Amino acid sequence: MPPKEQITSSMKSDVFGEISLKIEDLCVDFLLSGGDLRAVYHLDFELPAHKMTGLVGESGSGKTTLTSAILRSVSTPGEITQGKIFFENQDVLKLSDEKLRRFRWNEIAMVFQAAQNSLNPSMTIQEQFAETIMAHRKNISNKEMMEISRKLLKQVKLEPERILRSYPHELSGGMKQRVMIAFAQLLDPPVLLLDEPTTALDVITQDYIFTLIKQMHDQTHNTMLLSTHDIAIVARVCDYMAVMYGGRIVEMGDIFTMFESPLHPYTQMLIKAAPSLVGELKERVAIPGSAPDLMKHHEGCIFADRCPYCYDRCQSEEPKLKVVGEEHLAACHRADIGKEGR
Ligand SMILES: Nc1ncnc2c1ncn2[C@@H]1O[C@H](COP(=O)(O)OP(=O)(O)OP(=O)(O)O)[C@@H](O)[C@H]1O
Ligand code: NI
Repeated sequence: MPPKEQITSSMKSDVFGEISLKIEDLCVDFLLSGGDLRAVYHLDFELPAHKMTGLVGESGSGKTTLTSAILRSVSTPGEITQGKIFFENQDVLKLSDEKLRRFRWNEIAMVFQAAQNSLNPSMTIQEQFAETIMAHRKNISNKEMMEISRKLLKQVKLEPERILRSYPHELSGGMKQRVMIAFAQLLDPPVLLLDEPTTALDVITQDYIFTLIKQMHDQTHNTMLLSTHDIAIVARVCDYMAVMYGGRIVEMGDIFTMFESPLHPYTQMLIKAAPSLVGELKERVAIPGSAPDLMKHHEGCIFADRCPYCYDRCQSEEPKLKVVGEEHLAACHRADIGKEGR
């Protein structure tokens, strides 16, 4: 088999340059007894290669559904009902089961919310590492396998000898989550999806883990998609930020632009509401209103009923995600204000 560099053919985007994933018109529906809930709505998205992209949005905005759709592992009763997901110019949604199995872990790995609970309680960490590596790389020697495991555990600042001998119950929550982050990189995948990798951990441990993830990225330069509620973390560690609302990406751009001149009112509100970005507690502004009902059909802009700038066009016409500046996309009719003479 040729080395990975030779078989990797990256894709190009007009907006973000080299990209690792390109998603077109993706819909994910949960088929529920009361009707269909569209958790991801005709979504277009490009993931910049070799960069860290933060995916933010309120609870229920669709971060987990989007992330798991990339690996075709949406939880039941969810279904990908429309769209394309390109990785190296191949549509992931068309891969055979055999190719899909190789694609997961080898090409794209995921660390999900509370991933630590997926460790097998009756096996040592070493046995679990070995099982996963050997399932994908038949000819690997024991020595090579141990070297990889040690290196990855060191990267997440865990003491390899002790950890490899341990059973999951002998480790703290933060340690287990770091083991999972090391685990995801066992097969050296070029893309890593991290869905709220620190939920359920205390704030100091969360902060420490994000620092480790950032250090890891600085060494490997792999592509990362990091979904989190914590916009301040994104400001600190990411190169790009994408904002989700009601199953849509409503704004995306490089981190500097997103925080200096966010265009979408929802992004502006998220930044104002962030506890650690706004110094004074009294300056924090909670976002009024509640998340949209995804079972309902929305005429116009999905954010219209919470938007302080809503005007007639927003009620009738859905804004499309479009280029509003260099490496900057937004789905808001305000982008046209000025051009229209308003
Ligand atoms: N298994 C499921 N069954 C029914 N509805 C679901 C299921 N999983 C997700 N949903 C719905 O899909 C929408 C998106 O949920 P999702 O978990 O992707 O959001 P999220 O942004 O990851 O939220 P959080 O920040 O709370 O993790 C929500 O309306 C949610 O209720
Ligand atoms: Ni989630």
